[in-house]
Amino acid sequence: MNQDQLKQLVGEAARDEVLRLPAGQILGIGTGSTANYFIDALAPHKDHFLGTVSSSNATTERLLKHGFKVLDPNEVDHLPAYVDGADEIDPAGYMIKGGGGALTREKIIASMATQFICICDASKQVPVLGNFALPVEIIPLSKGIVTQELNKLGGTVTLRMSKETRTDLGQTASQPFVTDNGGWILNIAGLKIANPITLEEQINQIAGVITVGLFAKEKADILLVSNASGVSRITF
Ligand SMILES: O=C[C@H](O)[C@H](O)[C@H](O)COP(=O)(O)O
Repeated sequence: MNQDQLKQLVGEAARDEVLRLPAGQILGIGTGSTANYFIDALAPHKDHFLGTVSSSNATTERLLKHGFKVLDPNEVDHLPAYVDGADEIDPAGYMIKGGGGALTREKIIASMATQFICICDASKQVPVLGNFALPVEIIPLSKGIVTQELNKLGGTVTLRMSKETRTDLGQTASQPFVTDNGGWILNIAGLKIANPITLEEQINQIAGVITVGLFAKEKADILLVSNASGVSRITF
């Protein structure tokens, strides 16, 4: 089974998991390739839910294409569950997220939910977080000072660049990646995150930081993880 097939498998398992929730509730939906498989699998059953709350423009577009109702988070008090992928997850359910740049809205929607249901293939399970570069969304004008502060953590800090290039200036020049919120992203490579709770709090203190892609306070409650033998369900 290739990685896409494993993502599809776990997306289908997540569909079965959320269909066990009482009907008529609102569901939080994450962002990324694994979340996309979940959305596609859930689409034929969308009427089980009153609506959804989305974590990115890309997810909203996909949900609307399938005919899901997408609600403004400000119209919603509480979600029974939030389903999303991860870039890394450790044995306690702490995660690195934001590989696709959606970390801020993901963390907001996750904070509204009783249960965070993380869905991934087994390649995302790690003993210690940090092999995947930790994303930090920032206010663009704070790039210099936030980079200085993040450098003190011991990793290597780089500005995430867009894959798109500009040709309007008569040259090819890559641009900073811009999030749905107008923020930029600094990636911190080379960290070994022994204490995710402390590091999340520490990075949250830096002026100019919007969100760090370390999900310690908003950790996973349930992990559905796929490998060639099937899907395992782990609770934290
Ligand atoms: O910003 C992106 C999200 O945090 C994704 O949930 C994460 O990057 C995992 O994405 P994928 O399922 O595509 O590996």
